Amino acid sequence: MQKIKVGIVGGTGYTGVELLRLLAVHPQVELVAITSRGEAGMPVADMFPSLRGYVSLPFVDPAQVDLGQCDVVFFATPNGVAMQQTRALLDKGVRVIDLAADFRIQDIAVWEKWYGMTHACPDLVSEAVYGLPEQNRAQIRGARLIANPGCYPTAVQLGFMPLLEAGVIDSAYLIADTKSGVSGAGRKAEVHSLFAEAGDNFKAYGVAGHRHLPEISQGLARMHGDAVGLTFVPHLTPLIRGIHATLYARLTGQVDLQALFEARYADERFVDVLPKGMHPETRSVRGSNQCRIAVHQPQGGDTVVVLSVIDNLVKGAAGQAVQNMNIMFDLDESSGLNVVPLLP
Ligand SMILES: NC(=O)C1=CN([C@@H]2O[C@H](COP(=O)(O)OP(=O)(O)OC[C@H]3O[C@@H](n4cnc5c(N)ncnc54)[C@H](OP(=O)(O)O)[C@@H]3O)[C@@H](O)[C@H]2O)C=CC1
Ligand SMILES: CC(=O)N[C@@H](CCC(=O)OP(=O)(O)O)C(=O)O
Repeated sequence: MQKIKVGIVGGTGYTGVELLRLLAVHPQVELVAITSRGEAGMPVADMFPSLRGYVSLPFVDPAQVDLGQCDVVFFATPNGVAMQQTRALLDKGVRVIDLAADFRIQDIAVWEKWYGMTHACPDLVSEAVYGLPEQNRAQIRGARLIANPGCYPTAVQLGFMPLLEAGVIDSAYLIADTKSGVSGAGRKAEVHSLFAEAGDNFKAYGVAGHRHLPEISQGLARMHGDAVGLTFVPHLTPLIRGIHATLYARLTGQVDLQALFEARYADERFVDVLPKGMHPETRSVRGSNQCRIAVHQPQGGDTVVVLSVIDNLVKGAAGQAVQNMNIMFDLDESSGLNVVPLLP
């Protein structure tokens, strides 16, 4: 079988280098172009010595490279970049997976409000498939354009999905209390990401409103079949990788929660429902595409608590993007993703 020719726009960022880590050893992939505006000409492995022996290409200038030679292009770029280039790539028969949010929200006015820019190609948003395989596998298979979910949205949606699909909770009052490692903010220099600011510190942010709120609400509404009421509070923790979501909802009847979750995810390679009573740790998924979930009903009351952990750079970004590529190209869904999490 001919290898899939892959291009990556934004190869110097954290999700870009995570894509490289996974794709460099993917048996059905040939990397053909990795872009950087500032580092064009520099061998990728000079910037990232972890890739020495795995990636021999130099970075290329995104303004100069012909991405039309690729079968699929990943955009690991800030919001607003992919939407400028996607139409031209699709017209050339290139499939696109955007790790940013350009195609995630179907209501363009909502997207423009939260992202503070005018959308360059609203018509393509309705074509884009939201790349949460556990929800949308069939549509991903035929897609030309994938909106890869955000990191918090992945952890939160996978945690609430069995409950909303089964209709066993009060959908008007959902709470997602989430914590992220600092790599979630990307590799760009920012004061709040400095070691002396983020280390030995812990804080909430975006309580009044975070741009992942409309994305999560849209996804949960699809599962429920109607709008949901959600309070979403992100926190920054002194981790490098990892998201821990603690989700709360009110049960509306008697249900065997453990059996419900186990049945919903029985065939999902990348969602692991832990045995009753366990508490997932972020380090149990570090470096892997796994989401680990535990469901609790404290004191047998009517509140359900779901604990959901992912690695923000893998299941929350690059790994899920590779999972989507595998589905789009009819490969084994776990190809290139059979990575055991890293301990300690
Ligand atoms: N970090 C995370 O955990 C997650 C991130 N995401 C999303 O993925 C995307 C990438 O995130 P992340 O890797 O963290 O970001 P980084 O800030 O670490 O990297 C951004 C990359 O984009 C490139 N870039 C910036 N502007 C442009 C441009 N105008 N044209 C072409 N390339 C550009 C940069 O390369 P250079 O300057 O060298 O050209 C760099 O490689 C973002 O949209 C982010 O929201 C999604 C889920 C999780
Ligand atoms: C810790 C941290 O700063 N996290 C980022 C979200 C991660 C991200 O990159 O957002 P997308 O998934 O939408 O691409 C934030 O809160 O803005």
